[in-house]
Amino acid sequence: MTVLLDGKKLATTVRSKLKERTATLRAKGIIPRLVVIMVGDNSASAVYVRNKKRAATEVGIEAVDLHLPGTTSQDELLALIDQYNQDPKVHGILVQLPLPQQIDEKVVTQAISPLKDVDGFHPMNVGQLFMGTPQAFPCTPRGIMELLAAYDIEVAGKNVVIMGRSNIVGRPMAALMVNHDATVTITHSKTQNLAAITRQADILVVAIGRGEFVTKDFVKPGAVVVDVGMNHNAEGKLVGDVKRDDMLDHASYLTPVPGGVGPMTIAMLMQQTVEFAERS
Ligand SMILES: Nc1nc(=O)c2c([nH]1)NC[C@@H]1CN(c3ccc(C(=O)N[C@@H](CCC(=O)O)C(=O)O)cc3)C=[N+]21
Ligand SMILES: [Mg+2]
Repeated sequence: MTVLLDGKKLATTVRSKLKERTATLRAKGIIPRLVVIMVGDNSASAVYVRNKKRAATEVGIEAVDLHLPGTTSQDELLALIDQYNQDPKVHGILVQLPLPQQIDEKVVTQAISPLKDVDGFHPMNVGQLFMGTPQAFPCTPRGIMELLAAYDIEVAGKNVVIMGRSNIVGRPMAALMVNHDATVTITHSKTQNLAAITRQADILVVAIGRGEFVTKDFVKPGAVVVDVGMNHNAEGKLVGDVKRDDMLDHASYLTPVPGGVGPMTIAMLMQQTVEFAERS
């Protein structure tokens, strides 16, 4: 029997705990405040922005949503970021990725104060994470760690294979797993004998952005499978990077899509905003 890791349910628990912390902050006159900046129109991004807004309101975080036109220049965006960097009433700043082509994501990521970097994408925070002294966590990898912990899935000493080397998921996931004493392998599009490597995994984290790519052949029986993918298949249905039906009665645990990793990402974004407000 394969157990589905219920991220939707755990996210609800996380949010209810955060509600108490924001109440304590508010009693001290501190309103946790998160600024979310979206540039241009991206239907996928709009869904995330909406979900974030709803979660923030529920937990007592004030979310300031800024929707800038797709023609916004890099300098305009940087000026806005600087304004919020300096505003003591703002505890978290998130610039929704991807950005339009006239804006350099690297420049923007570095412009956000590391102290307000709720995504954990600033090179300073990435460096601290890799050195084992994290000051901020990338939300998706952190959400995955919380989900595994909630189901008492041990990572120490385990073979963890991560498919994908993105700055948002794969690389920081590897760092977090190493910090928790896992033995980590990162695979990517140039990896040879891919399935032979992924079949070594006790825990397989898949973040490659290819719908239903991971079949039974890639997974050792009894492995834990974490699916970070969000893709639309030919029928327009939301599917992960993992072929779900192949995993049932094959994997020991599986994160569903939707309802697995996604809701945890948002819950961790809220948690980090509260943590930053508590530090202020
Ligand atoms: N600066 C930045 N930080 C991000 O964290 C970031 C980003 N840019 N750009 C886009 C990606 C993607 N992302 C998601 C978060 C939650 C869900 C989510 O809530 N998913 C739900 C609902 C899915 C649905 O209803 O369609 C689920 O999986 O159950 C999805 C995707 C954050 N991202
Ligand atoms: Mg999910």
